[in-house]
Amino acid sequence: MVDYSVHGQVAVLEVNNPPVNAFSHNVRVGLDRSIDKAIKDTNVKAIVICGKGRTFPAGADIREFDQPHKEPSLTLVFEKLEKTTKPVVAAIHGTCLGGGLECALFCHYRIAQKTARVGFPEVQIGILPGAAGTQRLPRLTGLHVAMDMITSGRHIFAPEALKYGIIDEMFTGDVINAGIKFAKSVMNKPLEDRCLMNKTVKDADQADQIADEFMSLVKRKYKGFEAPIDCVKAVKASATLPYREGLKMESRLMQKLLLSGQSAAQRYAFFSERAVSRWKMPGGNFQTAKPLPIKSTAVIGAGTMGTGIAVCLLNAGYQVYLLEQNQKFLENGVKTIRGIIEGSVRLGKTPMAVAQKAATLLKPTMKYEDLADVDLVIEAVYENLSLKREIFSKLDKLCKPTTLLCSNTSSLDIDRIGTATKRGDKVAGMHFFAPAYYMRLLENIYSTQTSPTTAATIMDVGRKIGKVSVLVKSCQGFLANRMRGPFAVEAYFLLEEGSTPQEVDSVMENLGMPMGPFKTGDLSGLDIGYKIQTELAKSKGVELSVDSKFLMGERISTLTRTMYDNGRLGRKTGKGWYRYEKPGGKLATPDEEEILERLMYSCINEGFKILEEGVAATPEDIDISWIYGFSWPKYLGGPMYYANRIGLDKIYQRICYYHENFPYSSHWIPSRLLLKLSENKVPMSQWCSGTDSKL
Ligand SMILES: CC/C=C\C/C=C/C(=O)SCCNC(=O)CCNC(=O)[C@H](O)C(C)(C)COP(=O)(O)OP(=O)(O)OC[C@H]1O[C@@H](n2cnc3c(N)ncnc32)[C@H](O)[C@@H]1OP(=O)(O)O
Repeated sequence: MVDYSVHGQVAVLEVNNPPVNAFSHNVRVGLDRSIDKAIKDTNVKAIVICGKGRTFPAGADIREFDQPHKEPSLTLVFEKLEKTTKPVVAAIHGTCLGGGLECALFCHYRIAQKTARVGFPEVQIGILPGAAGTQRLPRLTGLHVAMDMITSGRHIFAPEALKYGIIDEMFTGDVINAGIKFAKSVMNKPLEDRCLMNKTVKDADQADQIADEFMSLVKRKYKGFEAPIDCVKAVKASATLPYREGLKMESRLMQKLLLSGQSAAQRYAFFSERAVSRWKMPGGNFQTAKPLPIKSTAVIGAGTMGTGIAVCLLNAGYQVYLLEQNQKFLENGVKTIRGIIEGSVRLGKTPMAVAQKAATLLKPTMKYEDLADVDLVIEAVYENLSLKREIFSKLDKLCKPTTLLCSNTSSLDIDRIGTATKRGDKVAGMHFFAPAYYMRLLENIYSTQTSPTTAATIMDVGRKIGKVSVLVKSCQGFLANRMRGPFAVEAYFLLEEGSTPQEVDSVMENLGMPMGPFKTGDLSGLDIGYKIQTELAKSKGVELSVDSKFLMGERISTLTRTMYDNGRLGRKTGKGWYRYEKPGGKLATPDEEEILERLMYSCINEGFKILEEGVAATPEDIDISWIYGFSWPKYLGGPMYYANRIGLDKIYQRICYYHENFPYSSHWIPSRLLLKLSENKVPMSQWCSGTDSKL
């Protein structure tokens, strides 16, 4: 578990526990013994610690967290390193993470290959760096950098680590040779100043301010997660408590987190994320099927999904032909792609070099012929089986025989798309989630004809574009949407039974979902649900009407159709279940304006009809009835007074708008009197029954 060798006066301790050299119990025992051996050996004047194979240790063994703890603990072993009078050098390559970085922080020196990464990802499995990481990193970097790294869990590359002082030097070439060379250069130097426990935190005087800043950041950014909050508390303790007291605080918080349900769930998610890559399907699996090489790709459709998919492919270095049917759509698509990539560069998420390369890889086109030689096509047009079949048939005739043809459909049967071609084995689904450049899931779908080689290839592409890919068999809604179906449908039924979108969303958001079903629907587009519903009905030979409440004996919501018919398609139209500041906007506010207008303007219209028909003689009659009959607030003066304040022009115009949109509600037929009063700018004092005939 730890290979021990002596090179002149330098002992090299090489952790050997593939695949990631995690500090399992056997490794801790082996390391403990090797350290003792090197300390005792009088010929040894310096010690190098490194990892065999692909990496420096990537942390504690997460699988052991579910088992009873076995001594020695990591901290116990690591403390020997700092105490020894022989200089200890951590020679880092690959990923030096969690307990691996803690080990390095107990060493007197740290050197790293330029491509190495260091970090404390513990927060992502619901814990904190519990082997003194929260106390030692701030002593090296200051609180700000330590808070950032520990609460985010982000890995940083060696050059950034060098800038923060986490490593002392970068090297190229062989790890052991570099370690030995460096160890020789520091063999006789004093070590007191190299022991982090002796150091103080440089920005300790700002501890309160920095901790408050990060506390509010993590509460906002990682709403509902416990670990980031405890990370802030533990890191702050490095500045406010003596080292040993800080360690005790870290240990208390660590024990609490380890026992929490959140950490167990996050660890489950960590292993599940890896387990899904071990896919299987009839006739093959991840071990037997080999992916085909993919270099050039095409995306058909430059809408929301198509552009998002193109961004993923471009960022991963694939050439992308973006195909649209007309110049305007194509130009808009290219603009969207550029906007997404530039935004990501501004946020520091995409390196400039990647963005520059992406720009050269994008090939906008309106000609299908340009797609003839690509290796992979992803079709992302709207959900319509006939249209997709038509496109696939065209592609089949035009593309080289090896091209894989995939659809980003979220629900349509891949078998029925595949049968439009003569290469069903090379047809599959690649279902991205909106926004495609951001959401990590990629649902890959095989039909009865899809070959394991095709599945292997799209799973491989998924990995290369940074997605977590799952492979599923084609069925109605596939996995994600099929399971989400009842969730979405029940949400609609709840509205029909009296709940509001805000109420439903907040229940789910309080549970921990970043967005409730209605905000999510607005984001994906409410036309999708409608189109899925109509396509499904069509496939069953059923014609749905506005008031259809059942489809094949199943309850369906009339709201799906209503929202579609009213153009409330979500963010893209600036209104859905919520209102947005502009079409494509992100700021969801309950549509208060429309609620108010629809409730008030409809009855104001009725008020003018009441005047028109002489049911009431004056607007005052109406207003007093409201004040005393319906407790209308006196400070608003009554609905007719309110109408006057808003202006009859605006009211009339909005009433016409709603009449157009809701032709089946007679209360929206505009009052003739209202029109005349507004056209003639008649003051309120002259509104009364009979005014109509005088105008
Ligand atoms: C009581 C505790 C005291 C002290 C506190 C210390 C805490 C810790 O150190 S917690 C662990 C911190 N480290 C991590 O969280 C790193 C997790 N691993 C990764 O991020 C990645 O695996 C990697 C970046 C190191 C490598 O990525 P990649 O090359 O893509 O490989 P895989 O992710 O597929 O991993 C390969 C294989 O290794 C398993 N594995 C990875 N890390 C660990 C680990 N720390 N413990 C146990 N097993 C680990 C991973 O699950 C894969 O195996 P399977 O495919 O069988 O699942």
